[in-house]
Amino acid sequence: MSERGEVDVAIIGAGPTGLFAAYYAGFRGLSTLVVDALPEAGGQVTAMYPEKMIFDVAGFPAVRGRELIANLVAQAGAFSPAYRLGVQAATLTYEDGMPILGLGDGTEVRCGAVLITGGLGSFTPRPLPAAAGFTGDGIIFFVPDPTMLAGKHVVIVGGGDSAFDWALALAGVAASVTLVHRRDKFRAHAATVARVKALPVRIEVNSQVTKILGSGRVESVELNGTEEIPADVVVAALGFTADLGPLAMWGLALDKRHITVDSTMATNLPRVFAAGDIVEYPGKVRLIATGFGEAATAVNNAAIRIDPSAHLFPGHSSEDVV
Ligand SMILES: Cc1cc2nc3c(=O)[nH]c(=O)nc-3n(C[C@H](O)[C@H](O)[C@H](O)COP(=O)(O)OP(=O)(O)OC[C@H]3O[C@@H](n4cnc5c(N)ncnc54)[C@H](O)[C@@H]3O)c2cc1C
Repeated sequence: MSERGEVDVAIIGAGPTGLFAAYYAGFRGLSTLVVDALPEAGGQVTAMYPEKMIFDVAGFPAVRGRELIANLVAQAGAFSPAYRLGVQAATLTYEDGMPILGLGDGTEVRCGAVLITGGLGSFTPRPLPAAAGFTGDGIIFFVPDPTMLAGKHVVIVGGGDSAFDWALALAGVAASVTLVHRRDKFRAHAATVARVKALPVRIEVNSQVTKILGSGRVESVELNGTEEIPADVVVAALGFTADLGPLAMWGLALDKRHITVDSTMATNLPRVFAAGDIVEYPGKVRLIATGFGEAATAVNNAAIRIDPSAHLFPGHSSEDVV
């Protein structure tokens, strides 16, 4: 007998694995809710390398990180998954054998199955110290779409790949781009640094943003306690910290910071599956490609757990297409 919840499959994590799982569950006729603690879909790709080209995703000789994510969102969109972005999956309890997922905003969802595609765990952007007392708008940690900053004065803080990738993407789009780094050496790839240096981007080394100025929203920033430069948006590209967060408290069998799964992608908890970077099993390789395969395996096995009369093999997606 089929035992369905308010949602068939709650997917924790909107990285590449979770997004593909949302497509796959939809293809199997299952309703999905995709939860991510970050405000944007895309997991590590969006947070750390949206502008980088990726060369080892099957079927794409080369694809930019942000384009891969946009395609995954579009592919899943065929089945209208519900999204709760910017909300952490906080608790897991059971009621009559069914998982109840508690979200950080206090809401609860009764699920047919839970699929954890939490990658490295919950990301927390490293805060910009100068922004500590600033409550207005205009401080961001991601640049989901560079065209949204067209005509704006942008100050990017950081010296890593994200900072330089965003400088590259925004030069020529924004009214001005200033990159501020507290050292004179960069962690970003030398080739990217060289490309940015050839663009109209002001690079301030051995410098710090010491104050954010503006009422209600960013209007300018103070550099090194002296100079004030115009700014509409400050991109704090100082990196992220990640840990399992609340997932570590759910009673999941763990191997260091990863969730142990069997060959069906089942965890030790009833109706809870996991896939992607967050899982561990002998021979596990952490790649987008392997996450995609694991997502399909997890969803197909969740489908027969939700409805034991269903087939494990879903049929081919090409079969309905003439
Ligand atoms: C710089 C860099 C370059 C890379 N290049 C490549 C490459 O060329 N090719 C390749 O195959 N791989 C590459 N990778 C690795 C690849 O990005 C990962 O394998 C992939 O992102 C894993 O996807 P995922 O969906 O499993 O996890 P993630 O992308 O980590 O996504 C997990 C999501 O889960 C969310 N989450 C976690 N816990 C919770 C919670 N409790 N509640 C709500 N949300 C939660 C997180 O916020 C995150 O958004 C690269 C990684 C990095 C850092």
